[in-house]
Amino acid sequence: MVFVGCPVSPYLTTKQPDNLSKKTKQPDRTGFGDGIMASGCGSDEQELNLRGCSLIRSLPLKYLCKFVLSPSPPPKLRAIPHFHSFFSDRLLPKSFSQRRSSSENFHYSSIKCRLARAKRPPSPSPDTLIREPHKYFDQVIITVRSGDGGHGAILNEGKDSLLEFHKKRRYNAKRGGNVDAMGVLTSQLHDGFAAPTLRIPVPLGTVVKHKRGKFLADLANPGDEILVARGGQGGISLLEMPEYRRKQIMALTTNVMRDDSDKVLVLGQPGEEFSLELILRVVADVGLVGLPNAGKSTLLAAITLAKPDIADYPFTTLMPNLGRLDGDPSLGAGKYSSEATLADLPGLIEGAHLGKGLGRNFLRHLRRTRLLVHVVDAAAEDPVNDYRTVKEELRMYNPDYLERPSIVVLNKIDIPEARDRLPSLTREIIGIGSNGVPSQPKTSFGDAVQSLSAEGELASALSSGASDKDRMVKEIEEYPCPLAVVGVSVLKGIRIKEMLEEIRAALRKCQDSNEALELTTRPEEASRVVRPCWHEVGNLYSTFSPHFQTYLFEKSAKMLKSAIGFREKKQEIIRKPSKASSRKGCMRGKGGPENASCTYKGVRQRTWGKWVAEIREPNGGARLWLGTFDTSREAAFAYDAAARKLYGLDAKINLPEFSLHSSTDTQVAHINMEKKMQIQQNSGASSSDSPSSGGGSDESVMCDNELAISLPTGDFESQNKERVGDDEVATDGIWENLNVNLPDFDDSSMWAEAMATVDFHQAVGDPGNFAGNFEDGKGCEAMQ
Ligand SMILES: Nc1nc2c(ncn2[C@@H]2O[C@H](COP(=O)(O)OP(=O)(O)OP(=O)(O)O)[C@@H](O)[C@H]2O)c(=O)[nH]1
Ligand SMILES: [Mg+2]
Repeated sequence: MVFVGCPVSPYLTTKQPDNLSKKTKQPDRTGFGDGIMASGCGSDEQELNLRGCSLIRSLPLKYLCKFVLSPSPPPKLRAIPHFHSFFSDRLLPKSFSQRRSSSENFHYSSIKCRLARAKRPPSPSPDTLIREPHKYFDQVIITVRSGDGGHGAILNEGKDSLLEFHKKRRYNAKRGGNVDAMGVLTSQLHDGFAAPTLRIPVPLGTVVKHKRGKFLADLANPGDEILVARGGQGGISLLEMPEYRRKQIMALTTNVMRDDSDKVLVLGQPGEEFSLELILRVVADVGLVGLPNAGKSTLLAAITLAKPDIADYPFTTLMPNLGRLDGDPSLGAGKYSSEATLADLPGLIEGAHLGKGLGRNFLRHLRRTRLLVHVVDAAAEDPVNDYRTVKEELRMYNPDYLERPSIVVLNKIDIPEARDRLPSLTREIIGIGSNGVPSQPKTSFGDAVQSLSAEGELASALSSGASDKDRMVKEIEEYPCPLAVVGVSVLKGIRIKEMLEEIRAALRKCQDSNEALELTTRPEEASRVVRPCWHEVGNLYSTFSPHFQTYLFEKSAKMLKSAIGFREKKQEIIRKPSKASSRKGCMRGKGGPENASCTYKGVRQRTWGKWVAEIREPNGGARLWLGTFDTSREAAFAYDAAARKLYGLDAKINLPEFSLHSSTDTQVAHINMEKKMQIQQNSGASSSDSPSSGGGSDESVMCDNELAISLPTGDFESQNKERVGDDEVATDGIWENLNVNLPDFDDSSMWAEAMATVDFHQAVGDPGNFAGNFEDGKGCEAMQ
């Protein structure tokens, strides 16, 4: 038997599938060339889709049996060269070939063999494709994927401690996005992406302060938040602009940089960084206080769902535990609920108010409570004394604590000794404290103040007039006695119900009394939203329409001005022409008393009398600070020396008689001489006797003089090639190269003076002023 097929596709012979397994019912077309169709005749006609030699070899035998052999192959097949050997040797399974060769009786019969419709040859694989960029610029296939949905979670209640902040102490918000110069052109193009706000969750009741400084907020209510660090002002995108406008912008901020193509970039401003002090004062209605081991945590666990650590040793509790007390079910729905939050505090010991046993840290948490529950170990050696100790510590820390309503829980009455002395203990404890009408506080001098009958009057007197000292002299007995004393065993569950009733009743009683509750403020800032806006500006190229460029420029300039605190001025004022005739520009009449009469270029007097010198680099470059001097002449010399270096022999200088042909050394010597003469004049005739001043040696002169200027001898400009438009950077470079021994640059004072003396509003609209507010109206470059 012979199966007939025709490998018409070149692909069929060159790319045979090698992974076709029995499991493959429908072979993947990939990798296969189109095959041929072979049909048997008559009723057994069967079409087989042959897809390659391997496929043929793997076909089951039953298909191959459906063809009737005939003595000779049909004419069509006969036309195929080596037909017989091809199909028998190459396509048929070996077993068939062998069988054929072993039998001479093979015939070809009624075989229709038609070539399948030859399909298009497959397109070349992507690997073989030589990409020509110009052919693909307008067509591409990309894959996009939307973000997965976030997982839900089982949420815990809010944080109740600041512990985690000890592990992680630094929190950095993300940086704003740069403006993408190649981004899609929109009106918001120059804004970049604002970084997401970093929100740091803290427990309710956290007080936020600057480290050793300003109080910021008391986050006492759910949802409170405070803006602690403002995001840096985003950079501003500037387009190509006229030279004079660029000067305006650059004069407004030193944070301007020029790139290679001379576009101007305004950088984003840095964000703020602060060290914050977070102090947690738990927000609780009821504070459980007592000596260590009294059973405070056991009580909390007994009446709430809290699970505090309980153990038979002191200081088991080191951090406050909070628990929620259910409302009173007997009151019914819709009525006043006595739900409350209970805070189980660490045990207090004698000296706690001084910090002993971290007592002050624990006492702090009572500030927001409105009811105190004293837990006393009734089985202890002297329970009454224990009670007094705790009260004393409260009084010493904050006497107001003793003014608050309180309940005494005599615990551990399951122990027989405790149970036996319960009545006497109750009597004694009730006796400690005034019953209803508080006694009058004594002054620090021991005098009794005017009698006050009502509790409210006393409280207001205390809060308004009486000092802490006055209140401190009150004895413990003079503070209100407890509202109730209850004997319980929280461990065994004895009289728990009675205790709860007393606590709820006390809560109701003090519900409206906010005297003991510290009122918390919610600053305006709390509602503010952090808007990080650090952008670094990309370069916007001039592919934009002129109209849009103008729009962007106007908007950018506006943003820039508002960012650095300039008020918009009326248009007519901004456009006020500069007075070119004014020698001092906008500095005229300002500065020190002799400033107006000083005619030296680049020299001005500060309000406090010192003289300063500055010079502008050629071609409207940065202004270089030359130092502070005692006299205008010294400043003029400094200016001349710098001018010589910057502008060469043609420089206009203040004192040509000294520096036209003289070297720098000559100038220095002259300054030294002048200074020396001044010292001599000041010190009078006696100075002539002084060996240091009278000797006249060069060495002594140099020692006296701190203003020696030594300018570099090399090419000044080439040494400052790295300047990128930032005045400060450029100035630093200059100073390194100048090797100048001058007084320290008083940055703050200079800016303070600048603020007081420079009319920026005028200068904003006046490029001339900016170019030369220190020089002639037309600036230094014009002068040269
Ligand atoms: N017999 C008896 N033991 C109690 C009772 N209440 C508490 N205790 C035990 O007293 C010990 C101290 O209990 P805590 O609840 O840890 O006491 P605490 O006041 O929280 O102690 P500190 O956290 O150290 O301040 C534990 O061994 C409790 O089992 C009680 O009603 N009866
Ligand atoms: Mg405890």
